[in-house]
Parts: sequence; structure tokens; C-alpha cells
Amino acid sequence: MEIPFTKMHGLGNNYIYIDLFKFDIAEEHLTDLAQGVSDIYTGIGSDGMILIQPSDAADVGMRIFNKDGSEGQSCGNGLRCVAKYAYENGIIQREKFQIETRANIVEAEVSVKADLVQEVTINMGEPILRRQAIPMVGEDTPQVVAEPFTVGDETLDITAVSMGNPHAVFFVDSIDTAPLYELGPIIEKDQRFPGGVNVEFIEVISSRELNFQVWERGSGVTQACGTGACSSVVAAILNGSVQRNEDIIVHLAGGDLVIKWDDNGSVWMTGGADVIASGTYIFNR
Ligand SMILES: N[C@@H](CCC[C@H](N)C(=O)O)C(=O)O
Repeated sequence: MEIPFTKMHGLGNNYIYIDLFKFDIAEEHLTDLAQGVSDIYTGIGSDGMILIQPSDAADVGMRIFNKDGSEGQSCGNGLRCVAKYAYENGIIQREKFQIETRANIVEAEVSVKADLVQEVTINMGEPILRRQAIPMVGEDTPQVVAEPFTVGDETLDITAVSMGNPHAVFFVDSIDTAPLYELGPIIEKDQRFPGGVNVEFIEVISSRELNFQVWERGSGVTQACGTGACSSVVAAILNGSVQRNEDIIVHLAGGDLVIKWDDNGSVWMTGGADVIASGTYIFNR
């Protein structure tokens, strides 16, 4: 099967995008296809695959598959790229529109120059903080903030947040010595997170800026994670390190995002989205 694709990235978090407005793929092939396109040796090479598709509930829909073929509920960097693709390819003709994910419907606004999208702002909706809704096991509590969390012989303080997908946020003194490769893969599959979890290590560098590293569920270390940046700002606010209703700059390996958790409860994300390549993938089922 010959499948048309576009490869895009948001701050280096790169996915193979398939436009289901133009092309259909049977559900049974999606896991294999995501693994296939993501492989750097035998595929195109990516952090995963994103489907851009018609939606009954919003202007456009998206589904995100990680590198290992598992399906996530949302993807912040993917949402900005879907917004850019939808606008530049005439799926949507307005600068403000809605995108449906498995988690929720978000509001996107594109800023356009010479018909090209320069930057995208997404209202990602409200964070989910209740323990069992994240989901995290244990007696239900309204929030999981700075709780001791033992992994092997280390005990760290965890703040858990869901932006539709689950995130375990750990504050460290320096991002350079964060145990990303050592603890990321272990915490990702820790039984206290029945659906697995994305793992972030955060250094607070001022009341307006955070340094960020991520181990993503299903994909490992990536250059950036939009839902992770949102979760980290929410976690930093819950821990009293930064303020609500202010623009916080998150420095990720692939560049910066501006995140705000406003007084009405919504988390806003602003950043770039870029096209890398387009072509045809030969899918051997
Ligand atoms: N990179 C994404 C998140 C992708 C999904 C995640 N790995 C999960 O399984 O929840 C982002 O930019 O948010």
C-alpha cells in the first residue's frame, strides 16, 4: 500500500502525519503502521504517527500513536502541527477553529503571514488533578502534589497532572544531572500508573522560566512534549514556584514554549510548528 505522508515537527518533536481527509487506512493496520513509519532504519524515522481526520464534534480531528504503536490521548506539539496543516491545506479557512483529540476538544488559533502559519496558540483546556482520574492508583485525593515516590533505592517528590494524558513531574536542582535515562523508562511503566505515564524532570530557573526534559510514554526521550510542558507549568504553580495567569517560558531541548494556566482554569500553549518533508511510504502489510 502506498501511503502519502507529511513529516512535521513542533520543537523537534516529530511525527509522520497522514491526512485521512484524502486517504483511508483500516483500524487493524494502525499499530503496525505507526511502528513502521517511526523506525529510523527501516521506516521514515519519527517519534510516532498522527492521523488528521474528519470529526463530527469539531472542525478537524487527530489521533496520536507513539513510536511503539501505543495510542496516546493527546499531543500538544502534534496539535500545533495539525492546526498548521489544516489551515495551509485548506481543510479550515478560519484562523480560529476546534480540534478533537481522544481526550477533549481544544481551541486553536493560527497566526499567519503570507499564507503560512508562523505560530499556533492552543487553549488546551483544564488540567485533571484528581488522583484516580490521572489515573494513578491509591486512595483518591483531589491532587497529587510533592508526594514522596520511591523508585528502587531513590525517593523523589512527585506531582502528577493529566492534560488528557498522564504526566509525572519531578523538580530537580539541575536539569543537567536529572536521571532521565535511568529513571524515565522505569517510572513510565510503574504499576502506580495503570496506563503508563510520561515523565518530566524540571528545573525552576526563575519565577517565569523552567528548564524541561522528558521521557515520553511509548517513545522515550524526545526533544519536546507540549502536554508535558503544560503539565510542568501546572505542577510548578501547585508547588508555589511560579504564578497562575502569567506567561511561563519553558525551555525544552528543541526550543521554547510559552504556557499559561489562567484564572478561568484553562491552560494555554503557544509555539511553532514546521513542515520537514512529504512523500509516499510503502507499507508492506
Ligand atoms: N509529544 C506529545 C505527547 C505524545 C503522547 C504521549 N507520549 C503519551 O503517550 O501520552 C506532546 O507534545 O504532548
